[in-house]
Amino acid sequence: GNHWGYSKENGPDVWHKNYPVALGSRQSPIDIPRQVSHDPSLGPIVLDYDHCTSINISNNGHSVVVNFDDTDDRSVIHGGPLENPYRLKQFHFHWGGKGCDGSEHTVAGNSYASELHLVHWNAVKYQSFDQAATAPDGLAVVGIFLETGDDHRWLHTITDAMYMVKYKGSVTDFKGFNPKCLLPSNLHFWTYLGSLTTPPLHESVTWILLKEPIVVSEKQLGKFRLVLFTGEEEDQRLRMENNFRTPQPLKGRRIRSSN
Ligand SMILES: NS(=O)(=O)c1ccc(C(=O)NCc2ccccc2F)cc1
Ligand SMILES: [Zn+2]
Repeated sequence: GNHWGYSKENGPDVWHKNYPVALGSRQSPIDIPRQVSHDPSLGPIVLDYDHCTSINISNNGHSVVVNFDDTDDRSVIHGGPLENPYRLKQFHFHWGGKGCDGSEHTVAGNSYASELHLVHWNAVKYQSFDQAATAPDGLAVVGIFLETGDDHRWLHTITDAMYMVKYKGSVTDFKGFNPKCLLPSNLHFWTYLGSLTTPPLHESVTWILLKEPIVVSEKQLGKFRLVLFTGEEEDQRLRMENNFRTPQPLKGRRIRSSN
């Protein structure tokens, strides 16, 4: 069937046909304006990933995803705007084409080359990710901007593994990776209530966007683009790039700044 994607005929502009919440009141991503209200009551965000357990890396036809064992609380985030700890389930990226930006959120109208999403769910209040994914306080996604410059010391472990998941539906072992190595030096953030940025676009995400980007090289980003949207058996070979949704209407939402 007409599965959703990022091309003209199945991309963000027509998602509302199958997912009417696309026109909802708390959709993501958004543009972060220059002036955001500073909320001194916002404590620091804490990422407790010390015993985190990556399982595999996969190509789901929309992005490259590193999946984690989320059967207990060994990798959680807490603090910031969160009232509970949220358990790490997966992380993935969104990126552009050669020489083009591909972040989802923008800052004062400016895009970054790519955006990393660390996806967590509220295992205190909900029994599963699927159940949490439909609850207004079910998910917390940490967004990290990627800008181009020098090589990132640890990103090569991910880009090397991307060779193994070139085709949609492929998955390969990816154990012992701790995403703490992908964090910028400081965890100052913006936070607002939003949604998944891909269908089903559930309005269940507390977004926590780190202000400081990490730096990766154009060469490393180029390896993202060797991945395909299409499966090995398909005659079409579509390069995976520009897998981002553009900013959505703020609709009166408040964005808070940590510091
Ligand atoms: N780009 S993002 O906003 O960070 C984002 C994060 C997770 C998903 C997801 O899990 N989708 C599948 C899914 C959705 C709902 C219930 C179960 C699922 F597996 C989609 C988008
Ligand atoms: Zn994402």
